[in-house]
Amino acid sequence: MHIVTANEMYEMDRVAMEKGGIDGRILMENAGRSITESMIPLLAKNSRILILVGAGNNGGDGFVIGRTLCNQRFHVTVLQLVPDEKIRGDAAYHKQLYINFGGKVHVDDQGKEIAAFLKEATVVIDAIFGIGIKGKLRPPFHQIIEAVNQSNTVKLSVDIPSGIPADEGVSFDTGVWADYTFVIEAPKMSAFLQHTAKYYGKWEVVKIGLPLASFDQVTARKVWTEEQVHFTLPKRDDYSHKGTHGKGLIVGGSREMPGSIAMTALSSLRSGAGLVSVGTVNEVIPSIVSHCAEATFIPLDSEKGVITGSQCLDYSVYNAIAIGMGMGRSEDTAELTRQLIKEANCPVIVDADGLYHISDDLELLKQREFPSILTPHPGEMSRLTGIPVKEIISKPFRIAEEFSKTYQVHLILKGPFTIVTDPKGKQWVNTSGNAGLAKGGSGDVLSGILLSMVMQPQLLVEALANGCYIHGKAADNLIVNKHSKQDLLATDVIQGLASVFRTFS
Ligand SMILES: NC(=O)C1=CN([C@@H]2O[C@H](COP(=O)(O)OP(=O)(O)OC[C@H]3O[C@@H](n4cnc5c(N)ncnc54)[C@H](O)[C@@H]3O)[C@@H](O)[C@H]2O)[C@@H](O)CC1
Ligand SMILES: Nc1ncnc2c1ncn2[C@@H]1O[C@H](COP(=O)(O)OP(=O)(O)O)[C@@H](O)[C@H]1O
Ligand SMILES: [K+]
Repeated sequence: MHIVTANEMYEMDRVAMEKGGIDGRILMENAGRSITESMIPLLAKNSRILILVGAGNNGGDGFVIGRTLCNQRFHVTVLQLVPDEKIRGDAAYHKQLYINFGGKVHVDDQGKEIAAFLKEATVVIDAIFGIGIKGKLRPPFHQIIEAVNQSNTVKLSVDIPSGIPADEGVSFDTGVWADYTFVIEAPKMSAFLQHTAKYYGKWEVVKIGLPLASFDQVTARKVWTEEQVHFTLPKRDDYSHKGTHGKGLIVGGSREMPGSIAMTALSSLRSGAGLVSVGTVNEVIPSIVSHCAEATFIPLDSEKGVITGSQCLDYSVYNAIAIGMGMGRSEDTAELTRQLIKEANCPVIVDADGLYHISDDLELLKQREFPSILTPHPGEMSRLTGIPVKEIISKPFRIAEEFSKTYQVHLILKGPFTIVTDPKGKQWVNTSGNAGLAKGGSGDVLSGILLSMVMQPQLLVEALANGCYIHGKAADNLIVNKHSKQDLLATDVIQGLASVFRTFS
């Protein structure tokens, strides 16, 4: 499933119309009819449906929905929120069809009657603005949207909740808090931004007949779906041996933070790694063994419970390495991180304190011949880039793309919608996971899963996207009947991996 910006969506419409020869009025008909079909299960025969129509093509979709619902004997009122002369082109054509079929249009371009109409309605179909909204809301739209939000109605938005921009990095006044959004052809970026996604309510994609093959030319951004996990996650070969599934090294841990590296080791083993070695300070090894008897250990030189400077480690025997979890932020651990990044001739995952250390030495990443995988949350991304957290949250796609291309890394920008970006800037968004993961330790578990995934026979980006999916899905399964978002712990997520792997094996 592709994710589009407004311009990419307009480009798709252009391709469909100019190259495909399909008329815009047909696309609007398809949009309105498909949306109506998807909406009908949410409507009752006695629903009092108010369709709010704005000036653009989103309003045009509203007229098609109005005609289609009237034709099926639903009780529909259309309230046009702009003067007649503003309804033009394809929207005007469909307004006329709606009228020809016996529909009535009420005009309220001052927002004076909206309250009275809302009072009579049980369902609002929001066709005020689509992806064409620009700048601050002109009066009286702020007040109209607020009135809709305060009304005691079910709110169904067409394509996008009105007022919400399609793109990242765009500020907005207010938007319709939709219960459901019927997204036309492809979800817009704002459905995956934490400050705008909540306006969508539940959403689904409706198809209107755009040429699907053209999406790949228009956008390099996709949702990583469960179907793709089914398709790409390697099945375990009946004749495999431990070497087949990779030998991973995990470097990190300290006297004060022995737990994180234990979780990384255990989650890696629970995700299918053949062998896992842990390079850490001697004194924390017994505590890790108590959680994870299957791991082997490389005691590293340490001082006051922290790993000291460069170590004689033979990186060549590993298929992948993860560094940084619970390692601490001393100059010594910084030196070890730099050394490992320079010398390791296999994929390296850098997390937590490892990210802290390399933020001043990012140029090192460009020199690596083997993949570098960085797994920052927005705070860590802010340190890596010098960009404030607020800006990272507001436009994560662009910032992740620029960073990955500049430093030639695979970036996993974590959050409610984790974005995996490859060095060419292609992106995949993971939508599994829930706020039960918003706890210390969740990232350590993810690193372990990723370490294991990277060593299995699948493309690197697939391994990373699958790892993010599995991590989130384990948490989702766990809150269905065993845990809640409140009590879920990172160690529970490791236990929950079984439920996910069993589904896919
Ligand atoms: N071929 C197409 O282009 C299709 C488009 N479709 C629909 O068309 C929508 C996009 O249509 P448009 O490009 O006309 O955009 P909109 O429907 O979002 O309308 C934009 C109009 O809203 C008004 N407006 C914009 N910003 C405003 C502000 N800040 N305050 C007050 N008024 C403002 C302006 O009059 C502007 O022309 C999509 O979201 C989708 O619903 C569908 O009909 C399918 C086919
Ligand atoms: N609200 C949320 N919804 C879904 N996933 C979340 C949410 N909050 C956190 N996560 C996931 O949990 C993990 C947290 O990682 P991180 O912040 O590095 O944790 P820590 O460093 O404490 O182990 C990431 O994979 C992130 O995507
Ligand atoms: K809308």
